[in-house]
Parts: sequence; structure tokens; C-alpha cells
Amino acid sequence: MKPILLYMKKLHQFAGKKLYLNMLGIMIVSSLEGVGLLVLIPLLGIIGLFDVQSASLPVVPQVSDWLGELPQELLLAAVLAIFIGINVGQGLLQRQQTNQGFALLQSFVTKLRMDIYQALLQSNWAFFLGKRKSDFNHILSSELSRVNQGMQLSLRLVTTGIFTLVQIGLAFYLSYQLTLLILVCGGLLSLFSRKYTRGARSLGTRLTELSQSYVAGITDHFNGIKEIKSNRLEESHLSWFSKLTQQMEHNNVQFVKLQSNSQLIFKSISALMIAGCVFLSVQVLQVGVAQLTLIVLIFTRLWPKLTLIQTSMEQIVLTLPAFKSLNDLMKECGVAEEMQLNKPAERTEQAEPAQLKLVHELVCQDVYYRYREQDETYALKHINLRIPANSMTAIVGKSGAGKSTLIDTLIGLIVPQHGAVLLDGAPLDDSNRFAYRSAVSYVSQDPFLFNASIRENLKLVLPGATEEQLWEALAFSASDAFVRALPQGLDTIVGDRGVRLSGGERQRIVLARAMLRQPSILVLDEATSSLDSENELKIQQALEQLKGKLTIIVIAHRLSTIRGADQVIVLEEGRIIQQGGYNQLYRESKGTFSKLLEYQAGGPMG
Ligand SMILES: Nc1ncnc2c1ncn2[C@@H]1O[C@H](COP(=O)(O)OP(=O)(O)OP(=O)(O)O)[C@@H](O)[C@H]1O
Repeated sequence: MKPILLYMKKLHQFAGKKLYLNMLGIMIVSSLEGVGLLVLIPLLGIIGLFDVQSASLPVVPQVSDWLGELPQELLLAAVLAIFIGINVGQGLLQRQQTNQGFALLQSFVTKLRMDIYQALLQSNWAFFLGKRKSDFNHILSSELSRVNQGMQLSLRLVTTGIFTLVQIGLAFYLSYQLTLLILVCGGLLSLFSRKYTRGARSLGTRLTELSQSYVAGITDHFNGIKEIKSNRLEESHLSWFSKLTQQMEHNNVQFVKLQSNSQLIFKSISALMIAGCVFLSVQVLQVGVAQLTLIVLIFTRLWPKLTLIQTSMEQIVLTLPAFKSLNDLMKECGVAEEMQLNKPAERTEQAEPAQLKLVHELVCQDVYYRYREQDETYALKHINLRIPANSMTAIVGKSGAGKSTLIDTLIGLIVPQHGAVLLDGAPLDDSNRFAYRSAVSYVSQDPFLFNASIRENLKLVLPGATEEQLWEALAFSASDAFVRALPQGLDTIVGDRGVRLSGGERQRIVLARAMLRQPSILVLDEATSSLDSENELKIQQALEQLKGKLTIIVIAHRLSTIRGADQVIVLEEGRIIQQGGYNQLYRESKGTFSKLLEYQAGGPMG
């Protein structure tokens, strides 16, 4: 129950006074319920079922005396009017308290949702490398709604607890022996029901695992739907889906079985207890009708509350693993936190991060990096390099040589285990990382576009961009002509991740977006791989014109792209094996670079 208590504590910190006012409302409502019960007793006396004086109940005789002063013909109507008045009043208050409680909980869940999303965005890149992205979807959707459900149930449990306490107090007032007996029986039953709560917990853990696999699976499948359709993999995916959904169905059915079993046992034992009490009272203790009526009254009021507590406990325990997942994720994000973002309401213009301009050079000093501590080999080893500001550097090498890892190190996404990255002589660290990253525009191999218009996708990085700036950026990336030719032009919706555009068109729009940001460092990670030769040439020429104005770092498998580079760095198995100007490396006929060129030219160079 620890994770739930933690979240209840958070709720207390979040809601403060409002939570306690709500609780007070619940107490008033429950007291009114008790008063409603007390009013029933003189009512029974009037009908003649109950001897109010002989029942030796406190307050009740006084109320009866007071009622006795009323004319006989009004008596019944007065008692019934009080009874109705109290119950309607209680209903009104309960409605108010329910609405307030729900609104309070919803704003708390919204806060949790915001906190998780913010914590994720504040985490460093290394954290994301070790995680499945679908797990975040899972936590932000299904697990969060289970937490919401768990909080609702827990608050209901507290409410029921308060109701029950009031009723126990009242029941003690009416007959302490009988109440003690019920409490002892209730305690014994709750010991017995531990087996059921344990069962609910393990079903809850299984539910978390299954729904995690479900979200991960369907995310993967729909991301890879093209491969599935083109390779006729529909049936194998359908059978995976069917197996998993059957397991989920089985798990849910098991929980309902567990709950109905526990309810059956609870009900049977209650019936046995009521029968036993009535038998004892009538046959052994020989109590009168008045006491007997009391016994039935207390039982029928108190026992359902104990049953409700038991049912709520089982349901809460089922949601426990979701609380744990949320809590674990928040802890991991806390450890991986690399920045503190302002909440949207707290954002000001000044809060925008300042850009750091690279004036002289970017240097890697004896850098080593490995993805996991247990990895025997490093993805980057003994990296020493110098990238002069406003020059163009190309990084080449075979697949898996470490090119992307080197880029991630150079832009401060990952922190080397050994060595340092220096910006104009200053180490790249927490003090300058974000100002530096604000000056970088990064375009990946798999460029990302939102399902929105081209205009919205571009303005994402510069909300105040003018039409002129947008077209200028599009012209840079050789995409102005094709955008102009689209029926809706800049307002064309690009589809999910940009599916309505070709790979090359997507790359060019993302390149335009990168330029719109007016970066001081432009990083292109295979960013022109899908372009035809004509468009590639146009971009190459545009990049040429940028030389001397900003620092460009390019990864390219197609070596024709980097002909204009001032410096080429050749990587192999995480090491720099060659470094120099394009023409210099081209002339080193035994070097890897000239061999790579040779392969791409389709044979030995002439
Ligand atoms: N997230 C990761 N976790 C563990 N190892 C990784 C991860 N990313 C890359 N690696 C490993 O690090 C090494 C370098 O990978 P990297 O992606 O930097 O190569 P690359 O030269 O960019 O390859 P490619 O040209 O195929 O994109 C490879 O051995 C790769 O398996």
C-alpha cells in the first residue's frame, strides 16, 4: 500500500484545505445518515413496534417526549417530515461533496499527467536510449487511468471508513456488546480475506505486464504496417494479437471470479452471523422485540459498509502495480533529469534559452563512450578532433562505425565516460549545454513531421516567422517549387509523420525547418540520403554558400554529398582512422576513405 499512501500524501499537498473541507462534508453527510437512523426509532415507537422508554436509548426518549407534546394526529406526519427533511438534506450535501471531490481528483490527475510528461522531457538522452517508447504511452494512458481509478477508490474507502466510524460510534451508543461482536467478526473476516487481496495484487501485476505488451505490440505493428502488408505478415500478427487479448480476457475474468468468490463468502458468513445473533438473542439471552429490532437495524446498516470496504480493498490492490510503475518512472526521470522546464503558465519571453555562438572551435579531447557499463567495447574510443567554427566537417565510415554516437556526443546529447568536449575552450557541461543545444539544428535520417500543415511544421521552431522567411528556408532546401505546386501550398497537411510526402520531400521540409531556426551549428545525419541527384546538388550548392557563415557537420554514406567539406573524419569501430581535407584523403590511395570512394564508384579508382 506504500505507493498509494505516497500518492494520497501528494493529493494532500496538492489540495490542502479543499481536501479537508471535502472530508468534513463527508462527515456531515454521514452524521446526517446516523440522525436519519435515530429518527426511525421514535417512528417505530409511534407505530407501536418499539418501546422507546424500555430501550434505554440516549437522546431518543427526549426526542420522543418532545414529539409526544404534538397533537396525536400530527405526530406521524411530523416524524415523517423530519425523516424526509434529513434525508433530502443529506442527499443535497452528498451531491455537492461528490461533485467537489471528483473535480478535485481530476485536477490532481491532470497535475500528475503534466508532471510525468514534464519529467520525461526533462530527462537526458541516455535515459531514452534504454527505454521502450511505448512504455511511456502505456504509462501516460492506461496506467494513469488505473491510478485515477485507484485514487477514486481510495477516497471512497476513506469516505466509507469515515461513514463506518460514525456508524460504529452510533452503534456503540445503541448497543456496545452487539457492536463489539460485529467488529470482532468483521476483523476475523478481514484476516480471512487477505488471501483474496493477495490474489488481486498478483492479478494486478499481471494486468500491468499484459497491457504493457499490448501497447508496445500495437505501437510496433502500426509503425511497421507497411512491412506487414508488403511481406504478408498479417496472419502472424493477428495470431500474436489474439493470444495476448485472450490472456488479458483470462486475467480480467479471474479477477471478477476472485471478487465474486470473496463476496459469496462474505455474504454467507454475514447471513450465518445474523442468524446466530438472532438465535442467541431470542433463545439464550431472551431479548425483547425492541432489542431485536436494534440488532437487525445495526446489522443492516453496518455490515454493508464492511463489505464495501472489503470490495474496495480488492479493487485498490488491483491498481497498486500502476501506482508503482508511475512512481518508478518518476524516480528514474528524477535520476536522469538534465534540466528544469518552466510550467506553461510560468513561461515568459525571457525564459527562452539564450543561444551560445561557437566562435573558434569545437574540440573532442580523448573521448570514450559506451552505451552500457557492461559493454566490453566502447562505441567511441580515444577520439581527438577539432572542428573549426564556420567550417564544414564530414564524418564517414561503415555502418556501426560510431558516426551517430560521435554526433550525439558533439551536440551534448550524451556525456562521454572519459574525456571532454570543449566549446571555444570551455568544457561542455550543465552550465552551457542548453544554450549550446539552442544554437544547434539537427536533422536526422528519419526526419520527423507532425500531422499538421507544412506551415505549422515550419513555424514550430520559429512561431513568429514571416511568409518571406518561410519561403526563403524552403528555397534553401530546394523545396519551394514542389510546395508551390501543391494545391494547398503551405497549408497542405503532411499526414502522420509526413506520410503524404515522399521521403525526399520530407527531408527537404525538415531541412528548411532546421534553417529557419537560424542555427550557429547545422548537423545533418544522413539528412539528404533520400534525395535525387538533382535536388542533392541544389542542397550541396546551398550548403556551399553557407560555408564561412555557420558550422556544418555532415554524416553521409553517399560521399558525393561531402565533396565541399573542409575536413573529413573517417571512423572505424569507434576510432578515428583518418582525418584531413577531402582531396588529401582522396589522394591517400591505401587509406579507408579512398577505398570507400572506390566502392561507391563501383570499382577501383582510375
Ligand atoms: N542505443 C544503443 N544501445 C546500445 N548500443 C548502441 C546503441 N546505439 C548504437 N549502438 C552501438 O554503437 C555502435 C555505433 O553505433 P552508431 O549508431 O553510432 O553507428 P553509425 O556509424 O552511426 O551506424 P549507421 O551508419 O548504421 O547509422 C554500434 O556498434 C551500435 O551497435
